[in-house]
Amino acid sequence: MSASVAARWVVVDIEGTLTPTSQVHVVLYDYARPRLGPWIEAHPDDPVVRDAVAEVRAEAGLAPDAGTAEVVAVLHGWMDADRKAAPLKALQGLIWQDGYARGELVTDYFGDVVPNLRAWKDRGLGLAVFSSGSVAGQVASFSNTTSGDLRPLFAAHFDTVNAGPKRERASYEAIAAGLGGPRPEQVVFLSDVPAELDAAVAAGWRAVGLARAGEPFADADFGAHPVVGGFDEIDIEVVA
Ligand SMILES: CSCCC(=O)C(=O)COP(=O)(O)O
Ligand SMILES: [Mg+2]
Repeated sequence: MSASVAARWVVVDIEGTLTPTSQVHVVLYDYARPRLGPWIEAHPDDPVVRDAVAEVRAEAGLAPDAGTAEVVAVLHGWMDADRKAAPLKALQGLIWQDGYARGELVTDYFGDVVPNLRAWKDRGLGLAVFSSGSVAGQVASFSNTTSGDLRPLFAAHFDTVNAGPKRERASYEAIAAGLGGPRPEQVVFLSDVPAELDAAVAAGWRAVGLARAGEPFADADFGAHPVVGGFDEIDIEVVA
């Protein structure tokens, strides 16, 4: 499997593309799970926490004054179902930010990821991230990795709040605008989820599917999208 594309920007998904899914579903979710309740209780005046809790209550049909235990039960249910709801992602992001700052969390990437990201950046490509994880959580996750602090690699971060849902064309149009308005065909999106690639292509982007061995989407139907097993198989011609 291989893919050749011409691009100015490379936008990457995280889970299943940069990191094993287990890094998110086991390491990060397990870190957040027991800390959600204490974090909510300890930060009642943080507007991010207050808004997120209010959104959880509204979205789950809880009473407006439902207590922390009820809110946390909803959040745990969403995590069990891997429902990437914005208020959950906002709260997880705060907790992960703290965990990375304490050195209790370290991100580990697939072996082909960091060398290729560095090479693409060195060759003049712009790198950006589009993930369901909140921007705060994303940035924190690049700050403490087994390859060091990778934050300088990325020019921009997008999530479902500042861009929109990952399976909708408009989100990719918003990201292109946020990148300064490159021609859409000069942006390539790398993701393991075919529906996300469909949305990127609908916005005029190039897209390459990641069918990584052992990952949930390894045997998915990627339709007409070029598919690779890792970043070493992607050849990018840099366009001006
Ligand atoms: C520290 S970023 C965590 C990523 C995350 O929470 C997540 O749900 C990953 O989803 P993605 O859209 O990157 O597949
Ligand atoms: Mg993914």
